[in-house]
Amino acid sequence: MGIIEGVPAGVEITSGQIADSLARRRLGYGRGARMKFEQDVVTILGGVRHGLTQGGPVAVQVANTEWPKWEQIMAADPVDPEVLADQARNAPLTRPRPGHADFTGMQKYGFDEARPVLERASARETATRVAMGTVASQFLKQLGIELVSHTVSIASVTVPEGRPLPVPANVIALDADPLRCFDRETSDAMVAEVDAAHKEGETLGGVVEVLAYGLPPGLGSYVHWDRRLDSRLAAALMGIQAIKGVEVGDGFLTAARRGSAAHDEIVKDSDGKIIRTSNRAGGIEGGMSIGDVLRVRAAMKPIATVPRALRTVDVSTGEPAKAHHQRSDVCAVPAAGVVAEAMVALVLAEAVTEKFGGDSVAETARNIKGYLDNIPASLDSIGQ
Ligand SMILES: Cc1cc2nc3c(=O)[nH]c(=O)nc-3n(C[C@H](O)[C@H](O)[C@H](O)COP(=O)(O)O)c2cc1C
Ligand SMILES: C=C(O[C@@H]1CC(C(=O)O)=C[C@@H](OP(=O)(O)O)[C@H]1O)C(=O)O
Repeated sequence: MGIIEGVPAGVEITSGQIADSLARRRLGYGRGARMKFEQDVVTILGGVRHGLTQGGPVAVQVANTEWPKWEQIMAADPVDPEVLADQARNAPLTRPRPGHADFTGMQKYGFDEARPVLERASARETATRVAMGTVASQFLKQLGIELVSHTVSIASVTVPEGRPLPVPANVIALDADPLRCFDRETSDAMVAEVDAAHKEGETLGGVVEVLAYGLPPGLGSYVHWDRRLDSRLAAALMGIQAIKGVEVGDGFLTAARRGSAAHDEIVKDSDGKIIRTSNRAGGIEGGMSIGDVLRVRAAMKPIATVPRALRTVDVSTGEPAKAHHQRSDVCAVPAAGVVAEAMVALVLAEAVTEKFGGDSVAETARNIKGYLDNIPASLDSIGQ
């Protein structure tokens, strides 16, 4: 269950829209069996009336149709040990997986098996983030801010540099692609890469990108480390399970460039508006949105539950063993893209409400307009 506070009144949201977002998160070539049989059941518990937020916290429950099978194993109250002994899926998980939270989680809480760790560490939880992110995205959309997420690479198969960025009108096509990749040829190569990994008992990671169109300049802070837009986005993306790197704009590439080739020069266009000649910065300078397209990337490590199981120690015997493996995704990068989009939406919605306030979406929109109208003509730029 998730609760999102600070949502102005008047955001258009229905449980059907949230269910559609959750369906996008289940997409992606390489997802495991669990995604096929398990269903997300969405109930909006509060904060919305007749499809509109009311200004109070919005609470959403995402139930799981598989729960009845786990009701006894994960029961709050004690269960007859004889009943549990009959359940194969209750077997103690004593062979922790390298790369997952299993082993250190057992040390941290003093558990003798990994079940309580992996259930809480699971990226199943990202369903709630996507549900909450849908509310944030709807709010942003009503203000003219739209997000797009897509897959940039699966393992070493990468969209070639210089391809056009997908725009909001491309989202339906992106969701229809097996890997949520905007480049047809690269997508085909990615499918082949996933197939090969699957055959070899391997798992894969990759890189996703989130773009935000229509942001006004000035969100975030050029002072406080924890209010900078880039630091907040980095934390939100890094907080997704298995994300090991975050890049803003050209990020690591920029570090290898000389200054004259690293920044985005400021010039006047033929209409007298101030523009930047490029967007290497990815829409953020000095910790603030600049009014250009926001562009952030997140790198995901390969799934830890590797079918050709990795070496571990069986902590019940102390003997060398192979890590436990029931089932897993081969690759969850496309799903991670949808989760990353939700996290970016949540950060941007918070930054917008922080700067512009408003108890209703109409009031927030008026405040944004008033702010943009008051930027002096000598500073007239894109994003206004
Ligand atoms: C959408 C998504 C699906 C995932 N599916 C699996 C999976 O099927 N099996 C697995 O072992 N890890 C999976 N993971 C990754 C684990 O949650 C992650 O490896 C684990 O939390 C440890 O990563 P960390 O060191 O970054 O916390 C998935 C992650 C995401 C974001
Ligand atoms: C259930 C989801 O993802 C799960 C995330 C996950 C993990 O270890 O993070 C492991 C897998 O679960 P299991 O080990 O039970 O098969 C994924 O299916 C989901 O995304 O809804």
